[in-house]
Amino acid sequence: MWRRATSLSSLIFSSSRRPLRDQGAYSLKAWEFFCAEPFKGEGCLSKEKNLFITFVLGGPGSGKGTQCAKIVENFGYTHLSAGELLRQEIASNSEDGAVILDMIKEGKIVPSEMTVKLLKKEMESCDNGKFLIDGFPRNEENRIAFEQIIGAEPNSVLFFDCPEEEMIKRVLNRNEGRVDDNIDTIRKRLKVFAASHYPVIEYYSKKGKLYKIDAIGTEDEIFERVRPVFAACKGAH
Ligand SMILES: Nc1ncnc2c1ncn2[C@@H]1O[C@H](COP(=O)(O)OP(=O)(O)OP(=O)(O)O)[C@@H](O)[C@H]1O
Ligand SMILES: Nc1ccn([C@@H]2O[C@H](COP(=O)(O)O)[C@@H](O)[C@H]2O)c(=O)n1
Ligand SMILES: [Mg+2]
Repeated sequence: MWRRATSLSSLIFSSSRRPLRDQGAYSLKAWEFFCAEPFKGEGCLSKEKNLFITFVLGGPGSGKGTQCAKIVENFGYTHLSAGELLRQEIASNSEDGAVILDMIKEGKIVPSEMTVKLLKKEMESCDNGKFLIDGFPRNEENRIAFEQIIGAEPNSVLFFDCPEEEMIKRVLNRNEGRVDDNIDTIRKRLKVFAASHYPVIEYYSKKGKLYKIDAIGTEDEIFERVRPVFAACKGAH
């Protein structure tokens, strides 16, 4: 159903096993998004610096963090993982941290003001204006809060499309000691993801900003599907 609603760009890009020479129309579209003038609102972050923002979406274990590390290495973006910022807030023993821990254990989405506040702080303190925002927005509330508080929209949105069984396998093998990497919480996270991500994907698809990436394959194979999105505009900003 939702495949029919995806943008032309995501349809082109979702056929990621196609040779790159067939992706000319896609590359042109990527150029347009990345080179577009960033949104400028009154009194907001985007007023102070040129922002080039990519949201990186996908279910738990779909490989967002892994691919973000490769994008940073190759294209000089600053990686902000919403989940990681929330975990740092827990580690700081703040009042918010206690609330956040309870929600993460249950696989719930933390109130948007808390998450956007953390993202804003990082964005303000960073000289680089090129941001990969990983695991955000998780739902429409996140999306709208970002627009209102940061005063900017993403230039593009990557969506890592991965089957549930593969996501479960990857998360259970991750071994990073996360409180939410256990089968009960993973099932809750998958339910929340299934219930809340679609409107966000649909929103950016309609705006022609969505790039759907097939997340099955080796890490390097997947990065070769991601690379052209960023390569199209390398050096332009
Ligand atoms: N293409 C891949 N094939 C197999 N394993 C992978 C692949 N990509 C990432 N992994 C592994 O799967 C696990 C989950 O990957 P990663 O942490 O990047 O996912 P994520 O989307 O950021 O998940 P989360 O939303 O839970 O933070 C990691 O252990 C990672 O090393
Ligand atoms: N926008 C977000 C992002 C994350 N969370 C919470 O953190 C958990 C872990 O996130 P990862 O991206 O690292 O998987 C997630 O399950 C949520 O509980 C959030 O609330 N809002
Ligand atoms: Mg991650």
